[in-house]
Amino acid sequence: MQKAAVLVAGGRGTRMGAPISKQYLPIAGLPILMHTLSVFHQVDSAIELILVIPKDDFAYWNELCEKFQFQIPHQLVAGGNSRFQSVKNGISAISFEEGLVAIHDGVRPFVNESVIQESFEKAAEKGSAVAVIALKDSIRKLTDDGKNFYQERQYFRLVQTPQTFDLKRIRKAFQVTELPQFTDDATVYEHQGWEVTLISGNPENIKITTPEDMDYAEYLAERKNGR
Ligand SMILES: Nc1ccn([C@@H]2O[C@H](COP(=O)(O)OP(=O)(O)OP(=O)(O)O)[C@@H](O)[C@H]2O)c(=O)n1
Ligand SMILES: C[C@](O)(CO)[C@H](O)COP(=O)(O)O
Repeated sequence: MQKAAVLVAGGRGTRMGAPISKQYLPIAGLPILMHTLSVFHQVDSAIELILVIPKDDFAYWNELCEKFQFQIPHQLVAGGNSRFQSVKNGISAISFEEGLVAIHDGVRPFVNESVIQESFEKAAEKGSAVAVIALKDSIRKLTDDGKNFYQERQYFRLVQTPQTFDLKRIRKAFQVTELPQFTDDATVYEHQGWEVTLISGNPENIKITTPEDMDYAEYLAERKNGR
């Protein structure tokens, strides 16, 4: 079965507050996106890699690729005004019609190869595979009138990426008007009435978002390199 991965990195990283968008910041000396592309390439060099970044950044990215002698083949696609639009652009650019696509945040460079592998296997069987992890903390639900209530945390999961799908289905699912609940791809798929299958993610697979995440990311990269 043919496989693609769409790495979305069309955002501006405002919460990071860095002088350059967070997806280009270095971890262990290498831009974040190069780490993420490398993990997918290592899982299977036949995976078609689509990298979605803002159109204005194409020249900058090409300079980075030259500077770091980055050789992993990938296609650049222009991002949109929201993650939903960026994913839509990315899945439209895949060169084949039938197969699987893993949609992944470009700023999650610490995804385990085994999670990616399992996501493709489960999506081949079930149509979808979404990486999640259990909560370690207790949680409370807030209400509009200022109250808060206990929640049974065993019924909740934190959602990560990759979110891997049958390509035909997810392309169809994205042919809808964007809704506020579409904070990820599983919600878009589910909107069609299709059941989302969950798989276990890895806890280190953080979405690099704020400056303190960069310190943890350096630690994780050191730990990985020292393995
Ligand atoms: N228009 C957008 C917005 C977000 N993303 C991507 O979606 C992922 C998750 O989004 P987030 O972490 O919120 O990234 P940013 O939007 O860049 O961050 P911020 O909200 O702090 O500006 C990131 O890889 C981001 O680049 C995207 O492809 N296109
Ligand atoms: C897709 C995602 O990373 C799953 O946890 C998350 O929903 C992205 O949210 P953001 O607000 O776009 O960072």
